[in-house]
Amino acid sequence: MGLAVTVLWVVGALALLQLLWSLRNRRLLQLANTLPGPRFLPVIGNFFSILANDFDFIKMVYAYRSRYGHLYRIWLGPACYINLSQAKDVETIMSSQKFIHKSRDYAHLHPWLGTGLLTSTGSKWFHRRRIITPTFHFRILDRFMDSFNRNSNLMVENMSKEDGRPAFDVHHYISLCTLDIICECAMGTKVNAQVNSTKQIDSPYVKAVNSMCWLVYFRGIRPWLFVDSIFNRTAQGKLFNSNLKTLHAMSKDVIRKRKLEYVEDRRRASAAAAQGNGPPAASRRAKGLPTPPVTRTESEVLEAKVDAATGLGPDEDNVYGRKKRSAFLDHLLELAETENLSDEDIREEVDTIMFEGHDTTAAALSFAAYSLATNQHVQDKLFDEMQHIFGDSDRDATYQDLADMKYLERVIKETLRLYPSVPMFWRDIREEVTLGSGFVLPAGSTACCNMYMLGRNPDAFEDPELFDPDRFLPDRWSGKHPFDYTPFSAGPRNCVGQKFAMLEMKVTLSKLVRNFRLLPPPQRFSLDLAVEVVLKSRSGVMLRVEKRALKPSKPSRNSA
Ligand code: HEM
Repeated sequence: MGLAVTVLWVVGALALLQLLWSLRNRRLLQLANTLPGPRFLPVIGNFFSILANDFDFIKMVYAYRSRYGHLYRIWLGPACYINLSQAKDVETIMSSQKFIHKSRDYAHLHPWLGTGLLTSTGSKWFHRRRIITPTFHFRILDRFMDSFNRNSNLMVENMSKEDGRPAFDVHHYISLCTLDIICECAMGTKVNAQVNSTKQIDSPYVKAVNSMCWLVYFRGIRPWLFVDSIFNRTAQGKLFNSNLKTLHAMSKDVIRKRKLEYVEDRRRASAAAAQGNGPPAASRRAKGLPTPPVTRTESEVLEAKVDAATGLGPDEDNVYGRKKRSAFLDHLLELAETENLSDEDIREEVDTIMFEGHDTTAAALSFAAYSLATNQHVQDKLFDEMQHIFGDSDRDATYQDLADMKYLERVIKETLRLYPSVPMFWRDIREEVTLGSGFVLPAGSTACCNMYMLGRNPDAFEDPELFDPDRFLPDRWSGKHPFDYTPFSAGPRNCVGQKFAMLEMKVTLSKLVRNFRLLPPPQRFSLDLAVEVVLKSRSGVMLRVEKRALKPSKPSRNSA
């Protein structure tokens, strides 16, 4: 009897809450009901549909697309998510200055990334964007070629142990390499992840990042775990907190090391300047020290070189173009006083860039390697391009080489179409908006920009599941909607690291293909894709390698 009364009270209270909520959100409900989507229950929304799809987002988005088309809504408790996966709809959101607010889903990343550039909104985001954009500006990028080449060489050396052996997870080697690269280039500090890790003992940082991505996804679709006091008591909550310690220990260590070096560098520079023999421009640049202003023509030549090497057009936002530039962490340390940045502010940006800067490129490179292993004709064509540029030499790549890697560029684009590193992102809709397709998004809903399904839109891409880099040939591409392909997002919240990423991926993937024939795993293997902030394969990215013979060359100077 007692239990029955309690249950009645709980049901009654929930019904009352639901009624009050419905009255307050009448317009949201009214507009949401005009959108296609599955039937839903009061309070729990479409939770059972998620359950029926084994919490598997990829499975769910295919099923929903075939049932409801490119745009549909689902309810997670009282939260209304609207999936957008065609160009004219994502364009309305991405290109607008109004819809720059990240949704509440990013709150699960706050304990780790704070409210850094990726997760912040409003005036804080604008301030950080102004500070950080110049640190990945084209004039900075040419200093990083040496690091890209050196670390890719180390990756090739480590992976050579797999020559002729059974299938292995290529993501292991690649993620260590991209972590070394981002720490060197953005943080000015070596973490030697490739030297210190083995196949058996992965880098604790990389391991913690992978685990965190899974935990954020796990928590994000279980609304009862949104409550910290419940989540912290679960096994997943405990793992989350232990990962946090590992991740923050690493970022704090990176900052501490760089701060010491930075103070020492400044002391040496002012001593040298006092003696009238300051370092020449090139070595000042290499140390991240301010250099004399370059002329406009020099700057234009360099910008054209970077545009050609990345295959991406001029920066969308050159508003910050005339600011003094130095590499990421040095820049933050320099600005700490004038821009009022606390240690915690610096920490959250370092965590953001360490994560976004290594995990996204590691995912893209791993899926590119897998796509080449499973599409030998594409790999042969790519290898021909490499032979044409490098012959049998093992010399490092220059800017000019990267500009000549046109087929590789298409391979990377095709990889990001099928396997976008950031497969979905979410924006708060704070005011009603009519989309390109004519549907109206209600205020109070969340727009889910689904890059994964955008790239697999059969109305935009013929035979969308086929890996065909030549679909990016200019004559085949012409006439497409500019938002049919936006793996780096677009508009005010686009990816700050896209040019850095393209250069890094071109150097690394070209090394891989020049040094190995990539082969598919012999047993039946398939990728088990998961939307875990960054696109991951839960079954790993398995392949085999066979070493190719290259002629050693003299060490290159890595200049273009
Ligand atoms: C294949 C590589 C990459 C892909 C596909 C990619 C994709 C994206 C996408 C789609 C967004 C928008 C996310 C959203 O709105 O929630 C984004 C934002 C961002 N990316 Fe990347 N990214 C890549 C590499 C990088 C690298 C190498 C860095 C840093 C060096 C970086 C730093 C960032 C940051 C800081 C943001 C947030 C920008 C803002 O909100 O103002 N990304 N990226």
